[in-house]
Amino acid sequence: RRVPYHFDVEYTYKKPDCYEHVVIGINGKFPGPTITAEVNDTLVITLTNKLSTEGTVIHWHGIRQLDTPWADGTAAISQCAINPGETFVYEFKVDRPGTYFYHGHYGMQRAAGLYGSLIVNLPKTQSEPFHYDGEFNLLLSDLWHTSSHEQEVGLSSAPMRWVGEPQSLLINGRGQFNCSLAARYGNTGLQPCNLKGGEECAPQILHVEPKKTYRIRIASTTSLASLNLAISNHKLIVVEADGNYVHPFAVDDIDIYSGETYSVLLTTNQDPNKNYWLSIGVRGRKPGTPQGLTILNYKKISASVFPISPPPITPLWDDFERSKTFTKKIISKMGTPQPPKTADRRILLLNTQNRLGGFTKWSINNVSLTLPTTPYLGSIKFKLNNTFDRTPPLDTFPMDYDIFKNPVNPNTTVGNGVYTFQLNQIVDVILQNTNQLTGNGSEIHPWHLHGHDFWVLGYGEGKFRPGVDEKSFNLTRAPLRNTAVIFPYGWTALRFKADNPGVWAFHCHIEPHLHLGMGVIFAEGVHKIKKIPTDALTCGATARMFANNKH
Ligand SMILES: O=C1O[C@H]([C@@H](O)CO)C(O)=C1O
Repeated sequence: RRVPYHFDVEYTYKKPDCYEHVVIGINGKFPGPTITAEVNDTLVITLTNKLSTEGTVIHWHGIRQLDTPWADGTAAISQCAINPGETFVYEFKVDRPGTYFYHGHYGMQRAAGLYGSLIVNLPKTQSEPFHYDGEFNLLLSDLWHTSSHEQEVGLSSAPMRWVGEPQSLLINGRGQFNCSLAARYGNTGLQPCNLKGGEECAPQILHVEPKKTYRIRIASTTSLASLNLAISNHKLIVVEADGNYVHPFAVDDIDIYSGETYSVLLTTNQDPNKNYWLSIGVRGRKPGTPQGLTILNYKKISASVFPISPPPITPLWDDFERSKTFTKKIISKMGTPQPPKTADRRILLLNTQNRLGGFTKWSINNVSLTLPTTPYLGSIKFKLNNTFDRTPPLDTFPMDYDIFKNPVNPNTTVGNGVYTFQLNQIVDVILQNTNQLTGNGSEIHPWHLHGHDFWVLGYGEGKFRPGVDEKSFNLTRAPLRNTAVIFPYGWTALRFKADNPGVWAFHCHIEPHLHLGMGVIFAEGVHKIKKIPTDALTCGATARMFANNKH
């Protein structure tokens, strides 16, 4: 099947948290429309940029883009930003079932609200390896009252003006600022919301029947916030992560980092004469944002009946041991392909916050990524000169780097070199966290890889010890994912096969961190790519090449 969608991307006024803001909508909607497809469908998304003064692109997060690397939707990497007024057609196959989403990947357009859900179902003739009677889809995000442009200028200023914590958390684009659905239980410090239900910011209620099982799909496209989601009185059974089945396990709440998706099963086995809270709260950073809330409503009673107790308490933001316990529970479903026993190449990537003149940056092995003006895909494919640094970035960092201290040399450099892999090479990446630039502390970073899933081999404390820590790698039940977190002062080890010709971003999914340079570029087998639509490359040196060749 070919499944067509038309996306008009345009700034629009919305009231996502009851206050009016300008957000990026699609076809007038915020969040954008949910894309639903079946495995092996070809999605044909015709995008028209109706932002009057800026380019745009959309990344299909979690879709590997096999044979269509030009459709990955990363500005300056896989394509040129689509100019105002122009139309670009994304055409790609969705080859695996799962919970995905899409979002802007140019400037800070994700923070501006350019996102939506993407769900790939099994064909009707096949069934999932777990039973459910109905499903819900929750897209989680965070909202600031400053515009993404103001945030961008702040981050790029000397001294940097940090974006701070979001004003609201949104569930399917809905939140409440300055009032709380749970005000009556005390201690929120906020007024009751008094919503009737028809408002743009009224929560989307989950209406359920008793004694049934529901699949709840959850994706986080937050710009910054790490979240914890809980539903009062109900267990959640985790069955899917980032489009891959996992070994099912039951929990009271889940942590979800930006760029991750999950499916959980919920059985409606509680008193059907009551309503229950669904809450999301901030973890990993000192919260300055109230919980996002909605209601799980057993249809027998009205959804406006208040739950008998207050919403679940979000676990302490800095209880990282609790976060690790949850994350380490995620192992692959029995029978999932497992990683090769050894890798052909290993890259150690040191994550540091640094300075460059009066500016603040994030760097990987002391290089802060600044994207070139010609998309890498075109530069490499057509062997163009002087379009980006041809010296590859370093595969490691000085082994005497003390990750528990402020950087001895806080100064960084900018660069846009590429890690190039042999096609089908097995690559290990060790992500190494460090102490921040000033003061004590080490932040969480969720790293997202384009074009591939990776196996998560393990998480460790302190500095990775080559020759020692490999012994702890999980090579038998390693989960496949496209996003993995690094915990404070720790390392995370990933393995993947470089089997997808293209140029792929690998970066922290915290949008301001990416903007400050926290990413690297991977490439493999670009010479094997057959056809790249000219429309993807009509900027920079590829545009000049086309003009000179009188294409
Ligand atoms: O990149 C960041 O900068 C700030 C802080 O470190 C400096 O203001 C913060 O919390 C980040 O995550």
